[in-house]
Amino acid sequence: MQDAVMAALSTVNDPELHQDLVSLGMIESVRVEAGVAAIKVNLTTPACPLKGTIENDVRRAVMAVDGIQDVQVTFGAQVRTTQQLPLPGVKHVILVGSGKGGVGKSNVAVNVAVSLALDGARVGLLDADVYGPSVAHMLGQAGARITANEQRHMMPIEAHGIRFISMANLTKAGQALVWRGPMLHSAIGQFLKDADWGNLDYLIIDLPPGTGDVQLSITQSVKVTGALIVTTPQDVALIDATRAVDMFHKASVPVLGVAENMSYFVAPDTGHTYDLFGRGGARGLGLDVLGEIPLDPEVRQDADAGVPAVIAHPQSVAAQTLRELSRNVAGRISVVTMSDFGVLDPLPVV
Ligand SMILES: Nc1ncnc2c1ncn2[C@@H]1O[C@H](COP(=O)(O)OP(=O)(O)OP(=O)(O)O)[C@@H](O)[C@H]1O
Repeated sequence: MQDAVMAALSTVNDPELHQDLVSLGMIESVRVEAGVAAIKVNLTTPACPLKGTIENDVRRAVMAVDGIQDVQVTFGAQVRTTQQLPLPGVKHVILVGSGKGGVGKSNVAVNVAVSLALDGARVGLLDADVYGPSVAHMLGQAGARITANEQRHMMPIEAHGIRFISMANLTKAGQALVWRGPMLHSAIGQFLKDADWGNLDYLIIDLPPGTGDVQLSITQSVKVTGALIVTTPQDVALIDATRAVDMFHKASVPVLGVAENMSYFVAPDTGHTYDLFGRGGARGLGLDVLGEIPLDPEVRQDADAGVPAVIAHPQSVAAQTLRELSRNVAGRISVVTMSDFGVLDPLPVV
């Protein structure tokens, strides 16, 4: 019976990876007792965007096996990576970039990071927006100071389930940073390599807007799995976003997709929807749109209060969209990893 169940499972494809669960090594265990099949599926990320679809497909395929009366599906997750990690203990580096400033890139980076952690991933966030670091403030840690451990490695600060490092926690509040390119290069190198990030599934890097020195430094000093582009939908933002996409192509960084921020606004008093900047404009970039986040005053208030929207107002449409966006990003990371480096060995059937 176990063999028949495995045969049925080998007809179920992962909807994003387009290969069957058995050859993808995603079936961790199969047990059949008294007509009940207990199946444990090992997802490629705890933030899997299509968990529900996989569960339904597994249930349907296994219920069709002769003698099976019930199916119990449970999930585990192991973020897959290559043999060679980008940094010791770090499975994936993800960049969040934009062409234009002020489009909400840092806010998206913070909420995506916290959201992945809420789904059970181990997440770090590096605020590489050294000239305008806002991550510390958005995580309610503007006053915290970075310390060093006994090995003199920088210790990231913990907040809302993630670890982060920001220049804001090294400089005095309100102090401007006046550095030349080489100094920036060495600071970014230290944030990446001399910090004790520990074991992370995802290290998210919030880049400064534009296509300058910092972006170049990072893409040259660490292997990046993929980049998320954040833009608002109006033309002036899209023109700059196109430049950012071009920069990532030139640096051989796969672009995972685009987040359209401040996509639309729903008036709280009338419920009327306003397309302030032209909802859907980001589709013109020719990339996959991984989320359309509304402009929501609560998102801004939450950022200023230091509690990301996905925690402060988890039921709001904006927060739900940010959760969905983070899962789409995690799904894309799995796709890039599995398609670049082939399929892992199947896990043994218990
Ligand atoms: N969807 C949204 N709804 C309401 N406010 C938002 C939304 N997204 C971002 N904001 C707010 O807009 C402002 C700019 O956002 P943020 O600092 O994230 O932009 P940015 O692109 O990182 O800017 P820069 O790169 O220039 O530092 C912040 O006050 C932020 O809280």
